Amino acid sequence: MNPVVTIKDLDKQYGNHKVLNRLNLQIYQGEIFGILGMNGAGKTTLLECMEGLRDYDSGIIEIQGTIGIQLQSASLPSYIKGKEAVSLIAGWRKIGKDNEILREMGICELEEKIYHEMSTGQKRRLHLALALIGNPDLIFLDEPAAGLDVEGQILLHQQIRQLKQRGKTILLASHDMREVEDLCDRIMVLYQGNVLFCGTVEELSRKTGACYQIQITTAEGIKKYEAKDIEGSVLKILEDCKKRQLKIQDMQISRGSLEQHFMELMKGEEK
Ligand SMILES: Nc1ncnc2c1ncn2[C@@H]1O[C@H](COP(=O)(O)OP(=O)(O)OP(=O)(O)O)[C@@H](O)[C@H]1O
Repeated sequence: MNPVVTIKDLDKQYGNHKVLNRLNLQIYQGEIFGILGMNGAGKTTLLECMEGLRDYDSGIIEIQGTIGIQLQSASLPSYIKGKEAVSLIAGWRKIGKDNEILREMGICELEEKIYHEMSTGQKRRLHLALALIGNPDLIFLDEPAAGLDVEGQILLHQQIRQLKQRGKTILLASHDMREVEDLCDRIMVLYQGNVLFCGTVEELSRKTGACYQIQITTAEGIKKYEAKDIEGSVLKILEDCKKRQLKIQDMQISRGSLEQHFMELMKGEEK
């Protein structure tokens, strides 16, 4: 797999406050990569260093291909129309006009709409459309679904998945664990400027030693078990139910949520 982003020994401090500490990272083409961390962990600083918006003290950041950045809400003039925002960003990026992007994103109705009259969801979708002007290879999204209703989130997540299917690489910083768990192929957890973890959610669950949660529903009610392995534990539960002549109506096995694994990882650090 080709790395689209390679970061070596990245250091950044504000005054005496070290925010990124010899950070190393590789992000590969076509993956949705999530950056997680508590408030102040250094996520925005890292994103801005990668986007070229912030200087860093030492280290190397190599990016292959073109990038698209989702702007923050406050960054557009309040009386700009959707189509004017597209022309503005297309102009900055020196690619002429990109009249198609609002149609492709299914938001033609925003062409004539004034920015400050748009709903939060419409603004978010406009920002995603603006990030896609010029067909970039790597797309930076910072809290993309913040403030969206359920329908808006589902739509946005579908669009993010479609971008992945088109071979785009997506870098997403979010506090929404469900969003990160649903969308991301790999995640990185930042803690005080250090990479505490980098890998899949499954790998994180193994690192934190999470147990499987097995939930059985019978006519008697719901019973929950915790188990280190699936096969042996499920067999035992089935035998037990058979002995007690209980008919199983439903069985669910999970290894806990990303939120649980994240909190477990943080607990380990704060001890
Ligand atoms: N321009 C700045 N000058 C001085 N300190 C800064 C500056 N920007 C950020 N910081 C500090 O650097 C640390 C990391 O900030 P950063 O915004 O990168 O964290 P974050 O993980 O994105 O946080 P959040 O989840 O709250 O957005 C924080 O302690 C913050 O106060």
